[in-house]
Amino acid sequence: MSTLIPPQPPALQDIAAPEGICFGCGSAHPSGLHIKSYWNDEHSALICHHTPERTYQGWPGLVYGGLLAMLIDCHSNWTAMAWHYRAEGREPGSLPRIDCVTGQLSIRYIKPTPIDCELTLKAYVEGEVGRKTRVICEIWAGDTLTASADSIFVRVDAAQLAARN
Ligand SMILES: CCCCCCCCCCCC(=O)SCCNC(=O)CCNC(=O)[C@H](O)C(C)(C)COP(=O)(O)OP(=O)(O)OC[C@H]1O[C@@H](n2cnc3c(N)ncnc32)[C@H](O)[C@@H]1OP(=O)(O)O
Repeated sequence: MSTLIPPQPPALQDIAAPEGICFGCGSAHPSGLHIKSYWNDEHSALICHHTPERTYQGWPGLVYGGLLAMLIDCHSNWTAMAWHYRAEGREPGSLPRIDCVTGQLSIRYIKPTPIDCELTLKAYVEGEVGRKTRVICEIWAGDTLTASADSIFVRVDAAQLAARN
């Protein structure tokens, strides 16, 4: 029987780095958060939906701010990398892979974020894509903006990444 719901496209993480073992976004991490980031042309942004498990509570009923930082960190980094691919006219998944690391994470916790609620992260690049790229990322709980981040991601090459091991 056919379905009226269109299939979800593969997430950027599964296209560009299916071997990734990052705790937040690695598709191959055995017990990580497995966040998934998708292009959304309507919003000119990358979108991620995530419902935190109850173990990530801080104050009772509220999401621990550290988890929100993790979500922002990974989703913003994928936003920077996606913008780099687009700036080069390349598809994510093409080689060589584009890698960025977090240089600076700056988060405003605007309102308490309720647990047991699907969160929507919306992120986009502000300004030029370059060695250093600025990403804005918002977290929405329903219609409420609960956090907003203004962060810097620095592009690194394969040799730099290898030197870290
Ligand atoms: C396997 C599948 C994987 C799949 C992919 C997995 C995704 C995992 C996502 C996880 C994301 C993370 O948590 S990453 C982990 C957390 N982050 C890190 O560990 C990064 C640690 N820091 C560093 O390694 C370094 O400081 C770098 C690479 C960020 C920068 O060092 P560098 O290489 O010497 O760069 P440098 O030339 O000095 O700087 C380049 C430009 O960036 C600016 N810049 C440098 N650092 C910063 C900074 N912290 N904040 C702001 N701006 C900065 C400089 O002013 C300069 O701007 P201008 O003068 O040109 O204007």
